[in-house]
Amino acid sequence: MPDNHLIGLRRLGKELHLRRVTLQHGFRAAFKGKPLPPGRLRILSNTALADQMLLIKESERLGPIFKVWWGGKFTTCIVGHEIGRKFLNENEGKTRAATTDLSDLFPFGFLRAMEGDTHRKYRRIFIDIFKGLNLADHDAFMRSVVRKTLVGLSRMEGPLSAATITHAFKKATTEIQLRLILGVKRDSPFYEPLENAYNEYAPNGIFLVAKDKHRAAYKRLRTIVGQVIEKEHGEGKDSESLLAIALAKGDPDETVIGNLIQMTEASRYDLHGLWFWIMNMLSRDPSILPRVRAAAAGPERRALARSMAQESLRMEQSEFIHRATTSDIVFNGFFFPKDTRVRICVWEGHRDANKFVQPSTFDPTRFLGEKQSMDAYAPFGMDKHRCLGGDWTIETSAVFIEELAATLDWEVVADGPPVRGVFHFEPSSAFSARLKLLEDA
Ligand code: HEM
Repeated sequence: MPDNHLIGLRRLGKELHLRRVTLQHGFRAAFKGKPLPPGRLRILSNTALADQMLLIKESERLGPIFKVWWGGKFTTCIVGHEIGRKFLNENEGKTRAATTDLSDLFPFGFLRAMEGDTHRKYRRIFIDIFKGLNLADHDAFMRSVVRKTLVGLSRMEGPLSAATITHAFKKATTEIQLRLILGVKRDSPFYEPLENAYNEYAPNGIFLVAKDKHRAAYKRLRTIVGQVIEKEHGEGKDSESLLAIALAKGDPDETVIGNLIQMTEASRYDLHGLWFWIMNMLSRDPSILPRVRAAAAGPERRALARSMAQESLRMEQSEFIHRATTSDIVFNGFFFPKDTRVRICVWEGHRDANKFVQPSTFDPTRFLGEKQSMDAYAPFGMDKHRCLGGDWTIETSAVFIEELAATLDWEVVADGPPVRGVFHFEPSSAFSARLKLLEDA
């Protein structure tokens, strides 16, 4: 059968499925006596999906709660942090985090997906472990990794592509996270095997569904981490890392070790993506990096660099919080059917002109004054699943920004509009820049 007939048939199949879902939930809503949120379920074209403003436009047309067909699922969108938080708090027992299920890799899976008492127990354990690590003690180490990376990039020939830059950033965040989470230094014999095993486990960010190949790669990772525990953490050889702290507190179970392994992957990926966004955004306003250079080294410069990391996260990278409904819910007069998706639209909330003056302008100074309330700013989540690595993200990114300012000048050769990646919008893959090492770097 010709390809376009097959595509046509598949599309028809999807349309019919969509109509069935619409009717089915429509009947249930009528039975409950509450309407479904407004909005039409339809397959969104690639052009529609490429529009970063799509859900803002829908919320302007339909109100803060509306439905869409998103990622093959009936999805209720909520735009606005206050109402999003209200939804999460009021419906805690009726939703669960919609994220990758890793429970057949290690018991209970990733903290982010846990619920109830299990989540409370492990979250407490991890809060305690995180408290034991003072990031300031690792400032010089992080700085040296970033500097090495930037100097290496500046020595490469010609304009550098987005792929080259992000590859180097990922190597840097891998080195930092392997050291700070698992206690594995660059000169350890386990470093390369671990890096390779991570690249097999999740070459392009965490997978959506665990398959046999992921289970096999996880087993390899777990074996190496077992050797690391035996050879590098024995007899107090390791200095600080989350794993060393967990070991010092007692005998960490498989869930704790599995979570540390997973956290290393998730965070090296998220951080390197954020750093590329930061570089991309700083490229748009040449007045910003000179401000970092001019600030007095120490607390003043760090405060400025932190504000740039925070503003970058307001503008990009943090996009949504996903939940799946585990019961029927009525919220703000609308019916949210069981087994559907809810998307708290974080990116859209961060573009709210009532909360941020000129919300589409990159302006780090908005983070230099009072602390932003969670009703306005929530890149790290807004409920019991709030990110444990929020400060970690801001601090490592501030080091990255300070080092960018101290090391490089660059000229953008090509750029384009942001593109929708697997997890969120990314800077254009056409981005390329000519990097120059500063004379006094
Ligand atoms: C760009 C950087 C990052 C962003 C935007 C980010 C964002 C988030 C968000 C939005 C959540 C909440 C998810 C939900 O409510 O469903 C979360 C949870 C989490 N994050 Fe991050 N994160 C980042 C980096 C990190 C880092 C560096 C670490 C660790 C070193 C980390 C560890 C965690 C953990 C353990 C959770 C689960 C907490 C729980 O469920 O109790 N994250 N993150």
